[in-house]
Amino acid sequence: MAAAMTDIDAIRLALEPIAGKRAAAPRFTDGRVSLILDVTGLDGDRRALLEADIHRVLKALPGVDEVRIAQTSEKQGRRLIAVGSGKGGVGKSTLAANLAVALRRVGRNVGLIDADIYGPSQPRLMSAEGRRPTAEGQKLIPVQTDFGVPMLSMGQLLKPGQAVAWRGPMAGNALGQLIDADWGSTDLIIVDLPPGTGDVQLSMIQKHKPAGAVIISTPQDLALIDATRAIDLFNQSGVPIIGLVENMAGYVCPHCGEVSDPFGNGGAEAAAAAMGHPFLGRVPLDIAIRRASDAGHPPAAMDVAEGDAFRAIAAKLGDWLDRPAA
Ligand SMILES: Nc1ncnc2c1ncn2[C@@H]1O[C@H](COP(=O)(O)OP(=O)(O)OP(=O)(O)O)[C@@H](O)[C@H]1O
Repeated sequence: MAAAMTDIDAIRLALEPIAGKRAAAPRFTDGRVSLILDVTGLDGDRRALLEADIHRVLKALPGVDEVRIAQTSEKQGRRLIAVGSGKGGVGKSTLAANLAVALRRVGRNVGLIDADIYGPSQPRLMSAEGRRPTAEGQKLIPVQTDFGVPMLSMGQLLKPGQAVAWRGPMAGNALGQLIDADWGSTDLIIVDLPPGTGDVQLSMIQKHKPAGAVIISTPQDLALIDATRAIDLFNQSGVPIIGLVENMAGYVCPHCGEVSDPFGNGGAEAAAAAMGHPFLGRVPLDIAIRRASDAGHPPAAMDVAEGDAFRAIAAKLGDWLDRPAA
């Protein structure tokens, strides 16, 4: 009698909030549920957690005695996500570091490439200054960071003061070395591009075809005009724009907590809407973000309020990565 209370629809309904489209072909016979679970893009811990959740929820249904899960994983190539901006100083490197850290915290096998030849800042942001990549044969081995995100930076290949001498092919070759490194099981790499639309961007688009691009801008008009150029470059090359991020919008007063808008607010969201691209979120101008970043502690790595905006944007990026293929 109890078994009759649970049918395949009840099982589908129970699976939906925990596994969504990952659970396929559920069957229910003689008290046994079997299903196929697509674990593409999840690391071992997240796979185990998801499986445990499914077991727990289904076993709680009346009449379910046994749950059998067959895991499948689509063999996907390593995906590159470009983080770009129209001009410098808008917080691109800060966003790239925090996206990588936030995605790692939710169990993704994510790495970070600092392709900003003009001002490589990831070693400082990720507390990895002085760590040099080793090489095996022709391949570089990324350095490990304290946040579980392996990393390679142009800064690790350059001698101090060398950056400005790099042009076209040299910059492109250096980027190739970073991308073709021995990334092991890392299947997602966030690439912090130099600002603007120069040689490194072209090489990235032509040779290494990113899966998508996130564009960051401040709310000021000028920055947005520049950002539009960066967006156009990706658009024309068929690289999907995952969305726009507005940084330094709303200043959080460190004394009273009041929020003011020194650079205006909402410009990037309006620009995203006008261009038909998603808006991924807004990061306030907050001295706590600068202090933590300068100290090599990405806010998204800590359970602090200033990490919230980055985590929310990373969650949207995660949704984009998990979307069913078009
Ligand atoms: N939301 C924010 N609140 C406060 N400070 C911020 C914020 N975002 C970035 N910063 C600070 O602004 C400075 C520039 O940020 P960042 O290096 O990330 O910019 P960028 O666009 O990568 O610049 P560049 O093109 O020079 O590499 C850094 O000191 C950083 O800590």
